[in-house]
Amino acid sequence: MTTSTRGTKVPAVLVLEDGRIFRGRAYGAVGETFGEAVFSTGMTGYQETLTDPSYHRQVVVMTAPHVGNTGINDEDPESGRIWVSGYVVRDPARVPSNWRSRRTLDDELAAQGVVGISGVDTRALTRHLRERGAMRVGIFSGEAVADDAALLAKVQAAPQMKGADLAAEVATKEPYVVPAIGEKKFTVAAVDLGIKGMTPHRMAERGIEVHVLPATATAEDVYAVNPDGVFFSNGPGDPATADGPVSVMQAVLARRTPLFGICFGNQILGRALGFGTYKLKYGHRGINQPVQDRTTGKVEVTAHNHGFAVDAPLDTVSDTPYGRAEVSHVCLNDNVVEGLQLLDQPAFSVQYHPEAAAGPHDAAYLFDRFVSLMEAERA
Ligand SMILES: NC(=O)CC[C@H](N)C(=O)O
Repeated sequence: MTTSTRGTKVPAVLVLEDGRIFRGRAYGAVGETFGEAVFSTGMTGYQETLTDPSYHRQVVVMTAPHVGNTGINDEDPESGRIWVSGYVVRDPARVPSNWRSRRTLDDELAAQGVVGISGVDTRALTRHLRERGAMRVGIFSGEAVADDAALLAKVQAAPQMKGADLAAEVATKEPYVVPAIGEKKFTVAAVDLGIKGMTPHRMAERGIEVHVLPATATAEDVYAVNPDGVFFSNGPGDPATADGPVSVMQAVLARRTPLFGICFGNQILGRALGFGTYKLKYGHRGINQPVQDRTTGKVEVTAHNHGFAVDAPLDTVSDTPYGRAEVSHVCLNDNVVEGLQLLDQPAFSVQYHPEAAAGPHDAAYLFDRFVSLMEAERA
């Protein structure tokens, strides 16, 4: 039996690894938790955020001041559970209101054992993270509260995000198939590094039968499903650790099979081509990030969740072992690489989320681009 902290006054404290402290009230489960403190600027879509496996080991600070207004429904989750390791809000909804709502966000966090804190000045916290960069954090409530120095020592002993190899912790252990909706046109092998439910769905809507494979899938596993195309998903952790998926992708590139990657998948394509990856100061998280598709010049408003990025030259075509490659998409806020494409074979990827269930849907055309690559290959 879980209890809601809604309306109660259990004190909670948020401790950043640089010693900055915010005090508030327990929200969701009471206890302690650790992770990397990051902020998300989405005004809506908190269910999709909470259940995105890429948020594993991250404590998400919501910049929207009122969270929980539409409660929790059974349709919007991106996976079978909440993955954020902690949740920080300013004012939780006192009474959720939506025709689909089944329970409160507070109760859902508590039921899933996710420790959160409310009543925090999330503007001040976000400005701090923008100044100093994403960093480790702990949230403590109930019996976990101790003197500040002891809590800080615990935060400083928690694992870092840099160097974290997390995909296998969140990905499916067993392969499964998402059937095409309507007539089946293509088969895609999707390497699950933390895939969101909407991604195979967006493919299924386009007549693709998606074979979702575990993060540890080998090139033989990928080709065993006789794919028309191969997909590498989003996922948590530092792409510098993803040597296994990088070598599987290199095998796919060597066979020139149509290839598409999203987010972690983009970072893996970057590495497969010989580019580096690096940790951003505070990352991109939210559903209002402007990206330019340099192949068309069009600007799209997009959903992001990434703390790392590919280090590739923006204005020159690069020679790689798999032919020429270029940066296809760039973030207009900070010129971070948001997409890569090969010029001599059918492979591309984006750093952001065309599947974005909470919207915006400007980037949905990328799934059509993947379909066109598979059609061209077949013709
Ligand atoms: N959503 C993702 O796939 C994130 C990729 C990677 N873990 C990052 O933080 O950059």
